[in-house]
Amino acid sequence: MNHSISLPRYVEYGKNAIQKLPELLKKIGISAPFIISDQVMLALGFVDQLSDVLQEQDFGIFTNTVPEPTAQSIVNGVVAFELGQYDGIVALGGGSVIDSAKAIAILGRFGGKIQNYKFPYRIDKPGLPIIAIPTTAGTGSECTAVTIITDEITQEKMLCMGDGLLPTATIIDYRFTVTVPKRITADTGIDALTHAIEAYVSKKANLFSDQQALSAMRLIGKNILTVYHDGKNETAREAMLLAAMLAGVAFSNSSVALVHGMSRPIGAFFHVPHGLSNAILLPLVTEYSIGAASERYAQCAKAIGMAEEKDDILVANQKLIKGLYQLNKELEVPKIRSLGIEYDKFNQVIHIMAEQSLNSGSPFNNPKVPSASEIIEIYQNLWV
Ligand SMILES: NC(=O)c1ccc[n+]([C@@H]2O[C@H](COP(=O)([O-])OP(=O)(O)OC[C@H]3O[C@@H](n4cnc5c(N)ncnc54)[C@H](O)[C@@H]3O)[C@@H](O)[C@H]2O)c1
Ligand SMILES: [Fe+2]
Repeated sequence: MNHSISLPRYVEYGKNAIQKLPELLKKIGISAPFIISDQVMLALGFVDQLSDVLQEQDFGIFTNTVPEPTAQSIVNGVVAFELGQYDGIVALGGGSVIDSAKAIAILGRFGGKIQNYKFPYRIDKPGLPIIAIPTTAGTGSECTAVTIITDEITQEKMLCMGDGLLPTATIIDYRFTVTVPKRITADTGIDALTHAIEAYVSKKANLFSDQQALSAMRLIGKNILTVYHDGKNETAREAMLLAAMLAGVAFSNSSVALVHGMSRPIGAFFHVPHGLSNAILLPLVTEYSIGAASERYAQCAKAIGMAEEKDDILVANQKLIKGLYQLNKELEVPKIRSLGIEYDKFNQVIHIMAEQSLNSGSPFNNPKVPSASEIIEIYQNLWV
């Protein structure tokens, strides 16, 4: 079977790789970049660092993106973009900033509303060229053909997909991730781990995506607790940023599955950050799915370091489930009831969440494809 592999054209990697930005702009042919970032990056002085690197270059700037971006925040970005004559985008921030940049790049070039582009529509034609500079080690959005935007009217996290969303270049400079607070370090780390596991057990997994997924799991298994307890550890930060990127490449060339399918509606209705809703779901969904791909899950357990090479499949599966619950404990992942979500409200929308989850397509890539009532049961088990 053939696979069309999609990757950014340029990857600049390493400490101070940001210095390569002017060269990248020249190579790609961007003469008037529009910088997209957020208020946190501005306050941390990262936006100033970027302008220092750009020196005399003229550029526009938009720092009003929001975490877990909404359709309205994208409209605001497009309005700012249209005030100038920009021919490319530099995105500096976490997954939310990079996803915002991808949506603005499409609407800035082709017009329309982001709602018109949601799955199953495929965005094949590239918008404006993007140089993505991630500052969290999580989404891998810098290397994925995906953007996720919330429609605040229908309360849906819309999944938009297609090679036209792939950034032209990315700069992987781990120095930007050293300031990520503890909670966000844990949540984004689990997001990357979930990408790697889901890419590996997905029905769309292939030899190419397997390599990225396994490498990502090895790096995350070795480093996630270190970055959580010692955020200043540069070696571990570097490893996690690389792992997040590899996991992004893995799932973008395979797919995510049930965890992501069920996670997005929790984010849309209850504003739980993406990595955190994944973390809450990962052990439960793995328990549900493991029997349908026990050998693959055993390999995951060994790559993460939760099982030993000599363990047989059954033992490795048991260790994976136990290990994922234990990881959540060590990373102090809160239970759903500590997130301020009301049980009654959750139950009121549980059917809509199950429907949104199935409509996103992600559960159909899961080794065990759930029915709507099974999804509802897993959602309910979050409260047990
Ligand atoms: N496109 C994809 O392939 C893909 C994949 C998974 C998730 N997502 C989406 O990405 C978004 C989540 O992105 P995220 O998990 O990276 O979080 P985020 O971008 O929402 O960032 C979380 C918070 O951390 C702050 N932050 C970012 N970098 C920082 C730094 N270096 N120091 C201090 N604070 C920093 C941000 O300003 C924000 O307040 C969600 O909307 C999710 O749905 C996209
Ligand atoms: Fe994710």
